[in-house]
Amino acid sequence: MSNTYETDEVDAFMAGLERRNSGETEFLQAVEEVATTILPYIAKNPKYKKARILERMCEPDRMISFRVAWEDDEGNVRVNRGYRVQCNNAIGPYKGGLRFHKSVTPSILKFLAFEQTFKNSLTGLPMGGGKGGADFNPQGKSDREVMHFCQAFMTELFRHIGPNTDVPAGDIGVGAREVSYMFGQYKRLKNEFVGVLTGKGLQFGGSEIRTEATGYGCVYMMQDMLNHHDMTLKDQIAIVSGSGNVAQYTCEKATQLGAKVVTMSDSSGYIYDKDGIDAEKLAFIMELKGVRRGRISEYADKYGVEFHAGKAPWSVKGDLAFPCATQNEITVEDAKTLIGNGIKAVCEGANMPTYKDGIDAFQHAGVLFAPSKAANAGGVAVSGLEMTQNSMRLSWDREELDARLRKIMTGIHDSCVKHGDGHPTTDQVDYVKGANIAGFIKVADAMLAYGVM
Ligand SMILES: NC(=O)C1=CN([C@@H]2O[C@H](COP(=O)(O)OP(=O)(O)OC[C@H]3O[C@@H](n4cnc5c(N)ncnc54)[C@H](OP(=O)(O)O)[C@@H]3O)[C@@H](O)[C@H]2O)C=CC1
Ligand SMILES: O=C(O)CCC(=O)C(=O)O
Repeated sequence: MSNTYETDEVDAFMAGLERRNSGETEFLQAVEEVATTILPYIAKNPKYKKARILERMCEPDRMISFRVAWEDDEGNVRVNRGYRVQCNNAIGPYKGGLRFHKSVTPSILKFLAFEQTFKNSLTGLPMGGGKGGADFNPQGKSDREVMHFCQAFMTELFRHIGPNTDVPAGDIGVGAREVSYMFGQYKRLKNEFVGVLTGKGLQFGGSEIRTEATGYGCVYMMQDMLNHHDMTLKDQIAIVSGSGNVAQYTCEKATQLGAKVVTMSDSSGYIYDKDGIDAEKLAFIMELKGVRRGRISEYADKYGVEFHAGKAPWSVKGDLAFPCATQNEITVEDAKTLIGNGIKAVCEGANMPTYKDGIDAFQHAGVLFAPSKAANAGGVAVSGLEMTQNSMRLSWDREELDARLRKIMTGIHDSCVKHGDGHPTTDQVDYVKGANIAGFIKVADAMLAYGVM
């Protein structure tokens, strides 16, 4: 399917980028999605073109790569590779999560850091974009092994970060346990108690609502998008992928607001529960994934529902889709299946879960589509609020933080509407274009103000 925005200029821009980033497919994919909508905007605003702002945004400020050597429970020495991509700090300290997963590569972290720069700008808070992680696989590791790895990882990373420099947080494979081990090691190495990581425990500088924020924010975005088009969440059937942090709190909030979530998944397959995953069943999943670190198929055994091994849930019929597992989990074929089954709206909880031709298919079919940099910005927004609370040395309560998160998500929705009016084929709000332009302007204007650097 051809993309209506595509121009020779996008092709020329991407050809240059491919020469410099050969084989980095995820990074190239993320940039292409942005370039397709930003280059026409830049053409109308030549100050950005002359200063080569987009070209500069596509080149990270720096990338750090380092050895992480640690000992497993049998006394074997293990070696992994750690990274931090500091993409852009035009509007604030680098900010973004750490991913521990066997699939981690420079391309994946560069795409995530690039996206993060736009996302953080969209929140309205003063945060630049960064991302990091390691090709460490936490699955099957003991607590002690995870602690040894996290301490070894921070023993190098600590010299590159700081509360006014770069503030990491969690992502896939990095939750409260890992953030705690890394914060403890930073504190030990620097002899400083500062807000250098977010997603910390509530006892040591963490923020209420941070754990829930990405999932809750994603549902708030869906709610705003539906309301803007005269629909609500009530009685809608929701298909959720993943069963980690983002998926769990997407399921919780969607259910609280009247939708029925019928699927969740992990890398081994998906469960389909036609009666819906209610609060009690979700509590089982939270314990299964967060404490016992088991497989989603145990849900099917316990509640007597279907488990589809090795498959994603996109063939299930539903009204709303929330991809919340990982990048590139919705292909164009999946998108067509969802469209054929009458899907009304897609809100991306994961980062870049939909291939570009899948996005095009949704938009051409008139399916409301909120891209990840807008839809999952609630997590980093509350991380930004955690930084604020740390700086002020106080803690806001849950109600205050949820209200602030709610307002930030509406602000993001409205920015998308403001800059995303009129998709060329359907004339409906183009949330992809809106998020890209709104996220771009603030960073680009700051870069212009600094001159060439
Ligand atoms: N945590 C946060 O605050 C934020 C997270 N995100 C994004 O949300 C997504 C999920 O993150 P989060 O919930 O924190 O991570 P978790 O580690 O808590 O959960 C990840 C989930 O995705 C599944 N998964 C991971 N890789 C694959 C794969 N290759 N195929 C199928 N399933 C997979 C995991 O299954 P299994 O258990 O089998 O590994 C697990 O269910 C990521 O894209 C992340 O970048 C975005 C914004 C903020
Ligand atoms: O809270 C943060 O800083 C990180 C969130 C994140 O990694 C993301 O938005 O993808």
